Amino acid sequence: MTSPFGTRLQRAMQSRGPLCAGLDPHRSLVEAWGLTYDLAGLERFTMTCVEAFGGQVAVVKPQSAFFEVFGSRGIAVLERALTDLHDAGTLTLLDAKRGDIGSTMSAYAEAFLGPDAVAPADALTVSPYLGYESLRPALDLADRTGRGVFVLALTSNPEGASVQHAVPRHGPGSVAASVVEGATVDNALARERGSLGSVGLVVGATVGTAVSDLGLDLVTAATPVLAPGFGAQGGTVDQLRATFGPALSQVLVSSSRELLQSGPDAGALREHARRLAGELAESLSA
Ligand SMILES: O=c1ccn([C@@H]2O[C@H](COP(=O)(O)O)[C@@H](O)[C@H]2O)c(=O)[nH]1
Repeated sequence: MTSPFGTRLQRAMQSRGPLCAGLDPHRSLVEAWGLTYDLAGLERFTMTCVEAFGGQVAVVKPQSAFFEVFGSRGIAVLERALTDLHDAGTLTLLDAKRGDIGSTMSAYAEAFLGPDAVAPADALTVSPYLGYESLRPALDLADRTGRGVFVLALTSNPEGASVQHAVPRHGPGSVAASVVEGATVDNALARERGSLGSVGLVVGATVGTAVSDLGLDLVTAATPVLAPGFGAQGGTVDQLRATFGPALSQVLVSSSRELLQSGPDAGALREHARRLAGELAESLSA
């Protein structure tokens, strides 16, 4: 039986550093790599990333949108990347931000987190903005299959605050605080065992003082924290340190565009990822 996702992630972060390499085949990047923006270019870009990052970094996060652009043949490229990365011993986090009413969420859960998932990632990003409990089918299935989810809490984009910082009339805290509370309850068992849970949270590297302003206790939540927004969106190491404080050891830093600019040479990409993972490990340690 495979270990829970949270345990596998914690091990991977300890041995390879807290870097999540984003696999985002933007048109501008594909063309900057000297490739044509078509299915062949997508495939070449993706397989170069697999070669560069497979077995090297803790996690690779393909952004589903860039594969969906090319329809079913783009999805086939994504599926191959997920399988090859798994075979190379790297965890995968599919960034598809799924969220729907519970009955539909069950189908999303089967598709991405089930034993026969067509896009078999180790973890999936999910959106709780139909209510945290609407995610229950995904939370339960991930638990059964040893997979994980990352729930959007405080996203890295400036528009997120208008929803996530809001304090509902009936609630004691902000919308984001209720998401953290849900993850805290779901990770209780892992916390008792002293490991990270398999229900992660997404908190952007760009959110400034929001974690403390909103009273979010990420340490008690025992959640892995995915921090996108580093690099291209302006997030820095100093900001990560200030934002996450006592929860720094739980933070997995995501970089897509900034890292991918080192292509198209797989060796140069791998070296950039190796260097960045080392710098992050050093500067995020207490
Ligand atoms: O709050 C969020 C959640 C997800 N993302 C995704 O992460 C990458 C960021 O890419 P960069 O090039 O490093 O800016 C991208 O796939 C986003 O969809 C996010 O940015 N913020």
